[in-house]
Amino acid sequence: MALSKEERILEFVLKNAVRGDPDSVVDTIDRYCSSKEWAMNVGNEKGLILDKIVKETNPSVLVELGTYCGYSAVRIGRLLKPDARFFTLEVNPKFADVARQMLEFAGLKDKVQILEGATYDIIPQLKKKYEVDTLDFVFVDHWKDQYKPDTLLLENCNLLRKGSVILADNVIVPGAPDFLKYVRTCGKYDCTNYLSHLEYMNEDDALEKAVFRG
Ligand SMILES: Cc1cc(-c2n[nH]c(CCNC(=O)c3cc(-c4ccc(F)cc4)cc(O)c3O)n2)ccn1
Ligand SMILES: [Mg+2]
Repeated sequence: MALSKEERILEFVLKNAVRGDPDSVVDTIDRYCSSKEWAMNVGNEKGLILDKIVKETNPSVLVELGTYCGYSAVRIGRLLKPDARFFTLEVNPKFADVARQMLEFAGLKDKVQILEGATYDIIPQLKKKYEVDTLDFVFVDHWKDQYKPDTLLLENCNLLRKGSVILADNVIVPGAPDFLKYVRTCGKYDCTNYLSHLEYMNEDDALEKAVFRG
């Protein structure tokens, strides 16, 4: 059976990156996806904005919605303090398998927990099953029509507290208009837009930061 694009990315990393070096894994994925095959990683331009916001937040408990190949899980995981708890949610078993190997190669296996399943099934389990109280940081990068319902679910599961940071990718392309309208007009968030470009392309895209007012 031929390799999937995600498996080709992983193979390129296993061959060309340095085991245990998250920065080399990130750079190697970016090199592959900018020169050989486009893929929906957050990429380096938006990735540098993500890095800055993660460093400013210095989160202890965080969740990522949409793991894909694990690019942003490696990017975020490499910045976390030793006792941080980081869950990344992935519904596609093939993506989860590639991401598991990517994180292991990067040396972040014990820092990042991949939870397989749909966000709407897992988010309600975070408190009891995964012993989460509230979340310091949420990176939203999954199905764009799920951004708003899952934000509401995070609120209703009491997983957000005053100052919880939600950072959403792709609010221009592919876009998440209902999410953007909600966080900007519901009165519960302080929002900031970070204009950038779609990964590996010249097309405009942006990240939206929404800080929960509590
Ligand atoms: C737990 C759970 C997890 C998921 C889940 N896991 N992984 C994903 C991937 C989602 N990401 C995207 O679709 C996406 C698309 C584009 C894009 C595509 C084509 C274009 F032409 C232009 C831009 C760019 C991006 O940056 C994206 O992130 N969803 C889904 C549900 N539940
Ligand atoms: Mg994205």
